[in-house]
Amino acid sequence: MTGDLSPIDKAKFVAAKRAVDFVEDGMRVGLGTGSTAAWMVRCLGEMVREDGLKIRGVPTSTRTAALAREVGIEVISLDEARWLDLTIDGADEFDADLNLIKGGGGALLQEKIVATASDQMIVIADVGKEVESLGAFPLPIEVIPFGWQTSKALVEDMLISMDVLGRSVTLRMNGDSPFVTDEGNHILDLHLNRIGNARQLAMVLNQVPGVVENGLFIDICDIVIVGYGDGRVETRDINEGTVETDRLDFIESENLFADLD
Ligand SMILES: O=C[C@H](O)[C@H](O)[C@H](O)COP(=O)(O)O
Repeated sequence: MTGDLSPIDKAKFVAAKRAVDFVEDGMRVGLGTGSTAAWMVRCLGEMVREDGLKIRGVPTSTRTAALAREVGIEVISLDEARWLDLTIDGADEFDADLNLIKGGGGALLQEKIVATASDQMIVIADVGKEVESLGAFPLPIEVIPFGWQTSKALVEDMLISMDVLGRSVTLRMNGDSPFVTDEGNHILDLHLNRIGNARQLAMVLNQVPGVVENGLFIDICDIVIVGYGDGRVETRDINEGTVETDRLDFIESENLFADLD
């Protein structure tokens, strides 16, 4: 079955597989959203079912919650957990300082709250997500539906005043209708090309009325696990300044791959 996976999916899988080594019995674990995080949830589910791993998971979206339950992970809310030992999530881009763009799947708000409420955040990504400077991937911001066009205009003015390159701002659509997040909000995608001062932009964006949160994750991620299509994985720890290289096999498991086409 794994022979059918594309090199990018293999890269995502090995990053996820390596990340679950950090999960220990008794942990409260933040479960990210997206295709890479879904591999991690499947791997954790297998450990719960087959090795008796005892964890409680706090999902960052309704779709991750559904998958976690399906694979046998006990799901609790963030309010029940209060604080988490570890969050594992994907990213749309990461730079050398492990700052991130997230929200390509529209889950940035819950993802940022959950990651910030964790002792440690590990990002899992295929090597294609690594960038020198954040911004080629459109930066998502979550806005409330009330007056979203006003919020969009205010964001555009703000980008002009900050002299941020690119500047086109689009409402994310789901077919003919605006995309709606789990919190009932909309997403504006900022096509900036290059962000420059991401820390400043992250702070300023959240000052715009109607903006709930932005997809810049600054100083939140501790470790990035980078997967390659040939099975190599690099674990880069920003606090320790270490890089560990490993190679994982693509493990044939009916349970892990059963729900894939
Ligand atoms: O809103 C979605 C999340 O931020 C995802 O973690 C991010 O978009 C990466 O997704 P994927 O692993 O599917 O590339």
